[in-house]
Amino acid sequence: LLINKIRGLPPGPPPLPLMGNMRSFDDPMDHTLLRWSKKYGPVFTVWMPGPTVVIADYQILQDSIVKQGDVFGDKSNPVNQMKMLVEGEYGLVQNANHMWKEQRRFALHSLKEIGFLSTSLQESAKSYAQKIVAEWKKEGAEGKPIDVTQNLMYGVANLIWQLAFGRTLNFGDPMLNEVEGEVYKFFVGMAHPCVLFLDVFPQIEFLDSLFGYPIQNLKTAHTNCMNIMHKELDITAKTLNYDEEPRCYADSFFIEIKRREEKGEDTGNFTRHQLARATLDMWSAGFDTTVTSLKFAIHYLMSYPEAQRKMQKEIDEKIGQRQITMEDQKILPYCMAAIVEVQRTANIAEINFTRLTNQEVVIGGHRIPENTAILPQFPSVHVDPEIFERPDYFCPERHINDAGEFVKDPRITPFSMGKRACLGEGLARMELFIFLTTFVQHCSFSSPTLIPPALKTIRGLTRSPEPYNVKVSARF
Ligand code: HEM
Repeated sequence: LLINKIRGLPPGPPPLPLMGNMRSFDDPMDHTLLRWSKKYGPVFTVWMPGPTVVIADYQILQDSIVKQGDVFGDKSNPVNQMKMLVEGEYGLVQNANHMWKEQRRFALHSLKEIGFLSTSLQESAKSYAQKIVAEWKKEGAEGKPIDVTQNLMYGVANLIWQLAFGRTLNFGDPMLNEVEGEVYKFFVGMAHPCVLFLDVFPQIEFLDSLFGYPIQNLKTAHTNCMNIMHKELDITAKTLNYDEEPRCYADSFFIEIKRREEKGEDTGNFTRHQLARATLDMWSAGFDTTVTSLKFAIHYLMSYPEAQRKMQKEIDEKIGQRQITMEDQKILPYCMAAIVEVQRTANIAEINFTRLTNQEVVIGGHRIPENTAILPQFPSVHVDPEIFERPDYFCPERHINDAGEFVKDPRITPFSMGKRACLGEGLARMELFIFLTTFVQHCSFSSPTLIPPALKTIRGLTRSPEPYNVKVSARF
């Protein structure tokens, strides 16, 4: 196509003026992008509405995003939009390119120090798993079908709170619902057409009232979220002892600010505002993703009873009724396989975040200019029938070898790859393992109807299952 050729970009579907290819996504985005990759090649250009080079091939992703990681560390952010809606490019997910390295290095170091797998977080995960199971046993007594969402949300929310602020809340603390509500409003608001075009046509802001104030509403939701974060940071700061080990991310950050001040160093990006945004990002990136993955998992358990029985058999034989710990991953290969298969089949991120090249680079034989938006589209690899036979079919056995061992498939990368891969992977893996194994250890999940309901999905911040009910029966 001429326009791509002139820009020195790989071919791709023909874009429309202004809209680019945005109206051409006619099935889930991971599937559309896979279809285009088969037609135009594994490296192709999509206009969304600006040109973006998509990589939808496992090997090329490895050769570029992983092996040449430094070229792909920057994010391609909607700068105008962020300035207007969220006071600029702060936080951990879409931080400004000049600050990501420092902030990411600090976050990685600090999360390691707090210990994603620290006994305290793991102990909390175990006790929340027990608490959730106890709630379900009550709610679902006498075979009453229940919606599992609310209790999953409390468990996941509490763990993020502990990681960010070092505080445990009451299981159903109303503040958790408040944060969830505000963040949800924010993400729903982001899909408003006015907001989508804000980056290209900032003047749209002046027409806000004509469209029912979508921009103002977003700003309010963001301010409300930030106010909650600041209130929590005040509480953390009051009980922080600078001479002790940090209890949480906020502690580490406050300690770093003090260290810089004492040494007379520039505090630079280590500001209270940046900290509040980073804690908000832990929620935005870590809450919905984990809850949604767990909701998919329980839908699969209900729909594939044989897989559920195999998980239970493995747990009954190797663990019995004692509490499951992360150490047990080694002796539960079928459960490990089931969790990987949940993440592959659910594919909650239909489309990944875009990066920005910081120099000219060759990707899959195409010479790509500096400052080009790049989409490391690993989700399309997960649904490629040339790699995974009948990709929509949930089949943990794909990941088990003849000796009954779990075999990790490097082509499954739900936490992405390279320098901007998920920062919360350790916590997320811990939650998925402890929660799911504890759930099937204690309960059996079955369909309220003879034929399990079809898995229909809705698109929000992530792809998630439509609300569904499930029968939960206690195993002991
Ligand atoms: C099952 C759960 C989760 C999944 C599937 C998931 C997946 C992802 C993906 C695909 C990305 C984008 C990577 C890219 O841009 O290429 C990401 C980024 C991120 N995730 Fe997660 N995530 C999960 C849970 C969490 C949790 C629990 C936290 C933290 C508490 C978290 C924090 C982050 C952060 C801060 C980023 C931005 C990293 C950066 O841009 O440098 N995530 N995650």
